Amino acid sequence: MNHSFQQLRLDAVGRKFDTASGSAVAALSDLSLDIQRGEFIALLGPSGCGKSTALNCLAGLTSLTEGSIWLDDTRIDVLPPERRGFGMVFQNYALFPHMPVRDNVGFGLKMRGVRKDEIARRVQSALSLVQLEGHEHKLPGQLSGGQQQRVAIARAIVIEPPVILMDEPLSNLDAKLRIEMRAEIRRIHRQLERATIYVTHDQDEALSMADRIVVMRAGSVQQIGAPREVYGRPRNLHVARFMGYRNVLDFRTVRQAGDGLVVEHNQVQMNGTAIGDLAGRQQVAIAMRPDDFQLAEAGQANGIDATVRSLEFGGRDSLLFVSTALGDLYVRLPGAFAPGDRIRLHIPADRVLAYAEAA
Ligand SMILES: Nc1ncnc2c1ncn2[C@@H]1O[C@H](COP(=O)(O)OP(=O)(O)OP(=O)(O)O)[C@@H](O)[C@H]1O
Repeated sequence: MNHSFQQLRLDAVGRKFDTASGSAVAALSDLSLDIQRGEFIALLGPSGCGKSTALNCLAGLTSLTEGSIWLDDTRIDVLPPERRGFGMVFQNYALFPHMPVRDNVGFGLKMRGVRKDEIARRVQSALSLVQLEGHEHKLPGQLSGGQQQRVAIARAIVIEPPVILMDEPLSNLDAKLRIEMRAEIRRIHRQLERATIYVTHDQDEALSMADRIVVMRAGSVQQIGAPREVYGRPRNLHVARFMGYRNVLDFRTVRQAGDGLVVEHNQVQMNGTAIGDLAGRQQVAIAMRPDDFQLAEAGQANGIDATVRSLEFGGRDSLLFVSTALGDLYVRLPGAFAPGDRIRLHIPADRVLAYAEAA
């Protein structure tokens, strides 16, 4: 395939599956996305939201039932997987256990009939890119999980694919290694200057790795945006909850001017920020992240009296479960607290997000 492509385009891509009862279920609906060369895209969502289906449609492992996929001006959804030549990295590495690293990495080239000396050269350069030189003769079983995943990445990139597809590649690694490998995969992506599409259910992974995140739910796209945008301004309550806005409460609107609004519940008034058009709405749902609270200074606006009911010690800070006139809230604060403590909380108005939906 064309290595020097500029854009991979998904145009209203959908995939339905027939069920045993005879009705069709949409695993993926109406996914439209332009991916530029050099971009790192994360498909993010809970289990069953259609992430793997989207990836399989791109790879050619699943056919589309709607829409089309284009690499510049070439329609590729009609091509078999080997003609697309996308690199794939899976959660379980999918290495051949009886083959040394060198042969695992060179396998795709051998299948394509590439000359032996050329295979040796390209395998060496892929292993150097994933920093596994010196491990060529080892079997996968003699490597750590992280090293095995590097072999899988080397195998995907050795064919010089225009696009690299990764399906939860870090899920089988321990927490520390997972964080190290995030940076590694970013580095490899930058050096290759191709497009990477990375499936994950882990928000932190998507936020720390991607240029843009596609948040999915039940087969449909909820939001597409840069990490900062998806994190700071989730488009709807589903995305907000998924991005860690654990406190979602119904409020009455007192007044609104532009994006700013004043809301009230149980005689507590708060200043918030409208997400989308809330003009004329009497009722809104407010979403707040535990991390956006702090202890209030005297006389500070957006203050709420709270009583600590229980807490989870987290080292640098603690997750407190508190009761307030607004209802129960989760808040994360540094410092020492005990159940029964009475505190006053503050949250900035731009961290109090108001939605048209009901909580
Ligand atoms: N071959 C198939 N036949 C029928 N239904 C399928 C098939 N493949 C996927 N589905 C359904 O489509 C939906 C999306 O599945 P998909 O595997 O894409 O989700 P996912 O977000 O990748 O989930 P996970 O993270 O658990 O892999 C699910 O409801 C699944 O049951």
